[in-house]
Amino acid sequence: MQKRVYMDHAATTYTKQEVLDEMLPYFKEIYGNPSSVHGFGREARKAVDLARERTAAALNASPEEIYFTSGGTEADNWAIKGVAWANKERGNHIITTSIEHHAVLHTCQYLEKMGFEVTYLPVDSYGLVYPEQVKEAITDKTILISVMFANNEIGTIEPIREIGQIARERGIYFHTDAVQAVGHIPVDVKEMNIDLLSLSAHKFYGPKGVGALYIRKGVKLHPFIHGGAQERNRRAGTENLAGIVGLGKAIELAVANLEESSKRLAAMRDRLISGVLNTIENVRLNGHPTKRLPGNANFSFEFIEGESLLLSLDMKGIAASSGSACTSGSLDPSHVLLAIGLPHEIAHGSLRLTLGDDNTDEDIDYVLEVLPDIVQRLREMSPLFAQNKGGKRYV
Ligand SMILES: Cc1ncc(COP(=O)(O)O)c(C=O)c1O
Ligand code: FES
Repeated sequence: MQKRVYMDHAATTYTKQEVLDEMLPYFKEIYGNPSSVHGFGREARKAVDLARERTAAALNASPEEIYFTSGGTEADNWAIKGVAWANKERGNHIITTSIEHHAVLHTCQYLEKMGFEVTYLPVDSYGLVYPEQVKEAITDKTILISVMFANNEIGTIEPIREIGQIARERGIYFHTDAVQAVGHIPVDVKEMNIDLLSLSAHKFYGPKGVGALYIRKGVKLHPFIHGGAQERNRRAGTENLAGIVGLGKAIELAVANLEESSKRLAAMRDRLISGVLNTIENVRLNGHPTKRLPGNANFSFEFIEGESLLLSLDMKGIAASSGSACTSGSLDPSHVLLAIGLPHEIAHGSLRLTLGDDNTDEDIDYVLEVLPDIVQRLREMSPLFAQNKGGKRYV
């Protein structure tokens, strides 16, 4: 049988058995509406309350500061639009970065059309945002700073505490998209001066379609979904009961295992990175060498097209992703790879391998065994490679 290796955990993870086991009764047995006053409803409410406590504990927040959403995208939209609309009288300026997820970038672009002004901070060649630059971008109209905790493509971890401190000192709200960070690296909303934080369950072995927004007590923001009185009048709609239960269990497990699991992943990641850099020519590692997510490896291979690399890996049973045009369904190469300064043609030859707790050392061996041959074969088919052999190197 064909070996199958899943190395696309930044896209999504499987749902852990313990998580699924906790969720299942909430479809058929404990199915009450958490807003109902009867026993069925009260049981459901209890489960939502427990999930809220578990989520709060994982972030060092209070349960009243956790609001469940349909995922990371909704949490990002709510944080940014909610703060923008509620603080218009204070100002119309938002600071973010050029490497955010589209859930943040497209929300900011929408707000620009509505009359807000947005500064998109550049990053260095590792994808790092500089707190000094954040400080310089602040004007007396700035109402919100939104900087992602860790980048989903290249894995770079941003100086969140420092940026949060700058925002706090100036009385500006600070939001962080922590979708790739929560459950993988330590996150503490108090210690890191965070006012709003987005998370998503399917990135840490929970179910898809459920997430949360942490809103620090006292933060002024408008509701995003209007309707009933759920989530203390701030997020309408009957709760995704089983999903919320799953999120609560998944975040508790992820944080309890964080140290051990991140150590294990980082060791596998480092072996993968050095293996690739040592056996393949004209390749570079994207993202920061040390300030990076434990499971993330991202490479650019010169003279190769990301799409064909993915297809060849898929034929060998390896699931990966790239920042290339074809996979994202748009015509532009990844905005993140362009922002770190990669030329267009190099950005096209990128490959993201993201590890998770179902990966083993044998999986790493397998990738290191098949990848060099695939790269070699694709390069032999590339006219660019033939022309440039021994010539100028970009990477
Ligand atoms: C950094 C980041 N933000 C936001 C999202 C969106 O989260 P969701 O898939 O839960 O809507 C993702 C997931 O791809 C992400 O990686
Ligand atoms: S990677 Fe397919 S068009 Fe660039």
